[in-house]
Parts: sequence; C-alpha cells; structure tokens
Amino acid sequence: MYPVPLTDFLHPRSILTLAAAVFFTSGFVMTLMGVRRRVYPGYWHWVAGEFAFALSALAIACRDMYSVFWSIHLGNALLLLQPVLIAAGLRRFLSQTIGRRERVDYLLWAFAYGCWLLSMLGNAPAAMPIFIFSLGFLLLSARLIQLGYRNQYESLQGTLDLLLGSYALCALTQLARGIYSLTSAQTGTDPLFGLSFIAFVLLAIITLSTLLLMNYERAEGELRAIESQLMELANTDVLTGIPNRRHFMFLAERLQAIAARGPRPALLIIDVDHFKEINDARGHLTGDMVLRAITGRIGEVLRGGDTLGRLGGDEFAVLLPGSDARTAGHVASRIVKHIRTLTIADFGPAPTLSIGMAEFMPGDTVSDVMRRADQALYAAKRAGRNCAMTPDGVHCSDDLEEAA
Ligand SMILES: Nc1nc2c(ncn2[C@@H]2O[C@H](COP(=O)(O)OP(=O)(O)OP(=O)(O)O)[C@@H](O)[C@H]2O)c(=O)[nH]1
Repeated sequence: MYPVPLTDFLHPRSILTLAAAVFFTSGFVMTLMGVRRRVYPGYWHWVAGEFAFALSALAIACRDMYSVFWSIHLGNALLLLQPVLIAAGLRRFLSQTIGRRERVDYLLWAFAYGCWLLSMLGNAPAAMPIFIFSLGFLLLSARLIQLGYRNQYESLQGTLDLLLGSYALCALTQLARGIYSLTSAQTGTDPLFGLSFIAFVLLAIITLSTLLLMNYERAEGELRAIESQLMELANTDVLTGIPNRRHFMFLAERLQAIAARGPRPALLIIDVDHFKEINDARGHLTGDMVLRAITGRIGEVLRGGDTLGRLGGDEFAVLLPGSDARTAGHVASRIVKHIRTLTIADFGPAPTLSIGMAEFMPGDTVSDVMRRADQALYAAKRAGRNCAMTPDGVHCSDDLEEAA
C-alpha cells in the first residue's frame, strides 16, 4: 500500500476525455429518444445543450494540440452557452414568452463571454479568467433558475427543481474554483480544474435524466387527461349529460356490493308516458328538449347521494342509497308530482311519468332488482300511468305517515 496523490485521479486530460464521453453519450441518448418518441417544443435545444457540453470538453481536452482559439476559447464559449440553450428549450417546453426575453439570454451570454475575453488582456493575474468565467456561469445559471421558477406545470416542478438545484450547485462549485484560484498562493496552476469538470459531468447526467423525465411526465399527464376525458365520454349520456346505461349499471353493482354491509338501497325505473306521441306530434328535436327538461326536473327532487341515469330512449333510473322502501316511495311520488308542474314553452300540457320502485333485498343481484322495478313500472302503466308503484302493485305515496 502506498498513498496515491489525489491529482493522479484528477488528471485534467483524463477527466476531460471522460467528460466528453459522458456528454456525447447523453447527447446521443437524447437524440435517439427524440427520434423515437414524441417530444415537445424545446427538446432539440436541450439536445444541442448536451452536445455543447460534449464539444466544449473535447475542445478543452485538445488544448495542447490545437491553437488556443479552437480549444480554450471555443470550449469556454460552448460551456457558457450550455445553460442558455437549456433555458431556450425550457422557454419553449413551458410555453413561456420567447422573443425579447430569449434575446436577453443570448446578450447575457455574449456579455459573460466578452468579460472572460477581456479578463485575459493586460497584466491581469492568470487566475482572473477562471474567476470571471465562474461569475459568467453563475449569472447564466441564475437566469435559467429564475426562468424555471416561473413554471406553470405543477406536476413537473419536482423534476425541474432537481435540474435547477444541480445548476445552482455546479455554478457554486465554479465560483468556489474561481475564488480559490484568485486567492491561492499557487500561480499558473488550477488545482480545482478536475473537480470542476466532475461537477459538469454530474450536471450533464442530471440534465439528461431530468429533461427526459420532464418530457415523459408531460406526455404521461396529457395521456391521463385524454383517458379521463374518454372515460367521461364513455360514461355519459350525450343528450342529457347524466350517466348512461352502462355507467349506471356499474354504479348499481357497486352500490349493491356496499349495500350488503349497510342499509338497503332502492331503485326507481322511470318512463315518460306516451313519449312516442310527443315525438310524432312535435318532432324529435322537441322530444329531445322534453327529455332534457325532465332530467333537470327529476334532479331537483333528488338528494346529493342519489344517482340519476338514462337507461335509453324515454327510460330513466334512480339509485337511492340508504333509503328504505317507504322513503323511496316518497321520492318516487314526489317526482311524479314535480313533473306535472313542468312548463315547456309552446308545448301544451306537461308530460307525465310512470315509476316502478324496488328495494335491494339480501342476496339480490342488480338484475333481480331491475326486474322487480320493471314489473312495478308496468303495474303503474296498467294502473293508468302518471303514478309510482311498488312491485306488489301498491301506489307509492308522498305522505310518509300514509305510506307507513
Ligand atoms: N326525441 C327522442 N326520442 C327518442 C329517443 N330515444 C328513443 N326515442 C323515442 O321514444 C319513444 C319511446 O316510446 P315507447 O317506449 O314505445 O312508448 P311511449 O310512447 O312512451 O308509451 P308508454 O311508455 O307506453 O307510455 C320512441 O318513439 C322512440 O323512438 C331520443 O333520444 N330522443
């Protein structure tokens, strides 16, 4: 065992080569994902940002082989450009104003780069350009962080925070390097050069993962929104906006499962009397209007937990959770009476309803209850319509005492 100096691990050219390899890999992974997956505006600016990192590391790694312009100057220009490209991508991705504000980003980049060039003129200490570069990177990162905190997409904020936090850390590492170089007694060397590039490597990896994640999260969020819209469409009756037969049956099954452990619910089946005549006499559009008006009217009688659905045609159904037969009969009778007061402009006499009521009995399936409510409905039709009945052929009453 013998002590290995830290500088052996942080040999500048090895680190730059490693950094260039990581940056190029990031850039290629992002390109591949961008070509194969759906990406949002701004994505290709991020890819350019990763390649800016890669080219800068490569250029600086070749500083002994080529002219200073093609190595250090180009390398630092691209390093400073990276946060500007990420910001340009973020502006597009987050749909934030681009025009004038983006021009300010590029002007700030030119300013930071110009200051860095100036810092090499005259008799300035050799560490001055490092310090000025670190200030420039801090300035451009701060601008990026400020932009990120104006994000409107709440679901992306966590990932965005990670990205912005990494920029803040990297910028502070650069600043520490700048200050250390200025104050250090050593001249001509930059002992924190390797460490600062390791910070850039970490930043490139975090940038790669967070930007891909943000793209994925946004696509996922949009898919979830479309899915819930589709569910809404699949469950809703287009004409009346209430649950359709399929969804109503689903809700009834769910209620039946819950009802096994609690108070018994009841079911009403409601049919518009002589609706065919309304259609024939006034046309289908008037018929539709009547169906919508009836839906609204029935809704006025129901309580918050009750569910009204349209089974089809002129047939509706209501789920009354926790209602005993007496209360359900009361609700049915109130619906029949409430519809009689319905007035529709230029329509003439109000339409009437017939209702069949049935209770969920222990061991019943939803079909059993529906069948009994249907029998009750036909009993109500036979009894002359415009009334509510139980499966035993008893008229429902809106007077609770009388019904008891
Ligand atoms: N306007 C309109 N009519 C519909 C719609 N769906 C079904 N219908 C019509 O509703 C009518 C239903 O009539 P029926 O169920 O035969 O019976 P009814 O005329 O209501 O007679 P009773 O139920 O015996 O009182 C039919 O003429 C259907 O064409 C719809 O969405 N809009």
